[in-house]
Amino acid sequence: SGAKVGQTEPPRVGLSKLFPDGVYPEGELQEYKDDNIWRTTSEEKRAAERAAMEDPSLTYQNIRRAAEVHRQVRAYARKAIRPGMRMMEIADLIEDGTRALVEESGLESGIGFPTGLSLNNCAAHYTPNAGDTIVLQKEDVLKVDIGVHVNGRICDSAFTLTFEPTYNNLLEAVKAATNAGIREAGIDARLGEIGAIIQETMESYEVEVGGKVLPVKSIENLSGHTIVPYMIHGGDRGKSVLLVKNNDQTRMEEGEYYAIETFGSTGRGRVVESGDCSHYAKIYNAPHTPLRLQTAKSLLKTINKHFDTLPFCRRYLDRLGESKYLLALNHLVAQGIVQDYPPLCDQRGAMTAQFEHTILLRPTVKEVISRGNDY
Ligand SMILES: O=S(=O)(c1cccs1)N(Cc1ccc(F)cc1)Cc1ncn[nH]1
Ligand SMILES: [Mn+2]
Ligand SMILES: [Mn+2]
Ligand SMILES: [Mn+2]
Repeated sequence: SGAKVGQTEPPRVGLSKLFPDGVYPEGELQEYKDDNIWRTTSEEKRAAERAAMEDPSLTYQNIRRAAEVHRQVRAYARKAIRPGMRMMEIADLIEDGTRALVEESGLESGIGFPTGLSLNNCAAHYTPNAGDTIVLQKEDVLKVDIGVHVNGRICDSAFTLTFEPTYNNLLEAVKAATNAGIREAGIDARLGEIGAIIQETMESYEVEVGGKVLPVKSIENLSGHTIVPYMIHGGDRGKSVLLVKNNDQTRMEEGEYYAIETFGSTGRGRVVESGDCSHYAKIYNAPHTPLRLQTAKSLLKTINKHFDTLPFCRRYLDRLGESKYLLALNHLVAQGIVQDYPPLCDQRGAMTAQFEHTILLRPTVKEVISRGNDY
């Protein structure tokens, strides 16, 4: 029928039903600045872009489909996440939506990486493991970091949720810093220059908590990063975008995908690995050392089959029927075959916030692919 099929609540209608022609919404466009302004009207660059549009592997439709799934899932998450919910419930709520809308299918489309749900002084890489009984509190500052991929093109975007106004200025600082970083990004932009702009924006804010005025600090050992198919941090040739002033003269290049993410903190402005690990990913050019531990060999087979180099978490192994895998998993980490990504936390009592978007440096224009009307 010609009837317009709409999204349900909770979201369960696959996007190919909402976009039958396979054309997904373009993100926010920002023209390149200064000595790259010529790209906006360059015939040569327009031709390069048309070629990229048509190339099935490069096609922009994959990443735009992932971004539209991201927008629809996060819109529901922002409405449905409430204090009193267990972290496990929140993770399932988001991941059930993602799997349904992206129409999960093996390694062709699915969750891009474990749903980050880091709380308070923890900034990144926390998601509940089985048995986690943590309940969201109304004073909490929750970073929701959602990954969606289509044919390995990963949309990596995150926002921060609060349920009372205490840390509003912290969230404003981080949102402003991320948008400043996105504006500064572009073909030929130097990574060190972007870091300086991010830090300058972030640290022009302060937060008043319990009568004390706290400066907002850029977290100096977290960063934005390049994204390549099936590899969330661009593999061993990946580039990082620091959040503080630095002298990295490396430049951004045409055709690169970046996750531009910033983190602000009322604490030290530095994170350390803390708590049980949940996030893991097979290392790209991992050594093919012969594994003698049978359980490690069979776990690696499961990882290769279901994740390849996409990050995964223990809950994803549980749902595949793996059990008693911890020794094997730790063995794969010790052998340098799998990388562990433990939660990254600032000091106790600190509060951290995050905003993140995925951008694409097209030949003629910068596209903020994951931009929505929410952030
Ligand atoms: O901190 S990172 O490891 C990194 C930053 C620069 C080079 S590698 N990381 C990549 C990542 C690692 C594991 C995941 F499960 C998902 C992503 C950034 C990030 N985490 C969440 N969103 N974005
Ligand atoms: Mn992220
Ligand atoms: Mn990221
Ligand atoms: Mn480690």
